[in-house]
Amino acid sequence: MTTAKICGLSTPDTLDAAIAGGASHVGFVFFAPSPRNLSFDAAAGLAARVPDRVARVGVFVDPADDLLERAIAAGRLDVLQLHKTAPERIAAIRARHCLPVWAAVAVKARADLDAARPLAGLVDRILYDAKTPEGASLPGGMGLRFDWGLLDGFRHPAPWALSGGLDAGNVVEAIRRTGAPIVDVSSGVESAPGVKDATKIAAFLKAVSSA
Ligand SMILES: O=C(O)c1ccccc1NCC(=O)[C@H](O)[C@H](O)COP(=O)(O)O
Repeated sequence: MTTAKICGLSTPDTLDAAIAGGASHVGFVFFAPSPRNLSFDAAAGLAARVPDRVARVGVFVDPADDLLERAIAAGRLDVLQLHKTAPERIAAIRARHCLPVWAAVAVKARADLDAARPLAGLVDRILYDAKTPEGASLPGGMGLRFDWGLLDGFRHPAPWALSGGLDAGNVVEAIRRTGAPIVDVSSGVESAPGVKDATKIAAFLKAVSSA
């Protein structure tokens, strides 16, 4: 059965919609340029609403240890999701903070999957996400999709999840096409960048559970 991570949550009502709809993971973004960026206080308030059966994932871009420490404490994080972070740094973060680590691999072409290979044994999960354009302010969360066929026949070096441009209308096909064990969404359950929509969250999770 495929489960779902709803990423970039920032309000109690939309967090509650993700939990009520059966999300396995909820994502809290700690990256100042993002419209989904959370203060530590906001993260603490949201984290307190999350039951034990749902994992709290902190989303970071090549973070420093002090940011990680404060976010882990405030957001009661269960998982660290790292974007644009070198393998050596991923290993150091995993060793220092003693939490499961997901590493994003940005995909546009088949050769981009080469970045997944050195992650074997270093990460707990690889998140295949769409590569955002050169110079974009965000490495994720832009509603972009990559060609799922690029994953055909690829020997995944670690457990994995599928992300990038998913929504209630395409997620069933994405799961059917790739066999993804976890799907991750942000823009596809928003009414505007950074504004989550409880109705869209419910529709997405219903689609995932029907797949
Ligand atoms: O969502 C953000 O603002 C963000 C900022 C910095 C690093 C990563 C970010 N998002 C990562 C995610 O896990 C998103 O859910 C993933 O990229 C998919 O986003 P979307 O294509 O918008 O569904």
